[in-house]
Amino acid sequence: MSDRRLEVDALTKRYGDTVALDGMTFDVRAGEIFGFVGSNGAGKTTTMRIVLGVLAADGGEVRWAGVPVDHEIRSRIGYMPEERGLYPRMKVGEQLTYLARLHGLGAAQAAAAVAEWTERLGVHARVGDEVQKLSLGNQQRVQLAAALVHNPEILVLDEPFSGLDPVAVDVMSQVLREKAAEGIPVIFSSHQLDLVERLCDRVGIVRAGTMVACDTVDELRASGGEELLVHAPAAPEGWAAGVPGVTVRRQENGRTVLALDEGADDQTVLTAALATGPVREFARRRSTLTELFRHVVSTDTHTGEQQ
Ligand SMILES: Nc1ncnc2c1ncn2[C@@H]1O[C@H](COP(=O)(O)OP(=O)(O)OP(=O)(O)O)[C@@H](O)[C@H]1O
Repeated sequence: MSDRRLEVDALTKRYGDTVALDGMTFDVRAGEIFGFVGSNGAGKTTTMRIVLGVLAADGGEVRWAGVPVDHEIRSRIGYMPEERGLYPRMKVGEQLTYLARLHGLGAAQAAAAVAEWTERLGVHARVGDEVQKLSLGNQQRVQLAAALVHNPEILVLDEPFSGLDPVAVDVMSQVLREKAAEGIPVIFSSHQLDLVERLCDRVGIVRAGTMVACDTVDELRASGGEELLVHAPAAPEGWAAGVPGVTVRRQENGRTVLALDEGADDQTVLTAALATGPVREFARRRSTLTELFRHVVSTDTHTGEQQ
């Protein structure tokens, strides 16, 4: 089989004066879960809409297995739009059956797929109810069933985890893992970075319509360099400002997080911390994805300065 990758290549999109996408480029490989993260308005939804053909790009291209994505390929994508797309007054079962048939499944196949996914996602008891009578979380489960019911080759999910209870998060995570294990590329956007960190093989961080960091969670965390966490409850604000080789990232409730320059001596930091009073905790560690995200999205595009 040819190279089964979804390639998003140099997409550009403007809305009037607003630049929504500015050369958005990344790829998602078959069997991979790709987390698409970025601040509000960074361009995630716009990218996904273009992948699905709901929106036209001004420039750039989306390819699947080396071929520009067309209507036929799009019909094989399972999509969960941000604005959701279910008909509120239609019954859950009828709606899912309709969507499955629309994608070419026969009646028996469609019925089996609807039964499978409603069962799996815990909404089987609600197939006879109108969508609008379901709680938001259950509507979301139905929305995921709608994305899966036609056995898609690619999954593109816009904030599938928002508003889900922890049990539903686990079910959704498990389904995405299984789909990836079947060899499907799975891309989802989320602001829940702990979840992204746990679930994704690779993560892309978007800022102002551009991909600014894209790698495995481990590599991204390593790229953030090493940090020192110092818990010195009596330390005054700015105690570490003059310590050589460190940059203060945060100071909160007596806890200071410092970035260490290459070759900087952490013992100098410890001495400075002890000079302020007791030190309860002193640890070297790598940044979490959340910290790295904050750092990356708050760095000015043109100057590289922190905003
Ligand atoms: N229909 C539209 N008309 C005008 N501007 C738009 C429209 N849709 C999106 N934008 C703008 O394009 C930019 C990218 O928006 P987009 O919805 O893609 O971001 P996002 O990363 O999905 O954000 P969020 O995390 O808040 O969902 C923003 O500046 C947004 O205001």
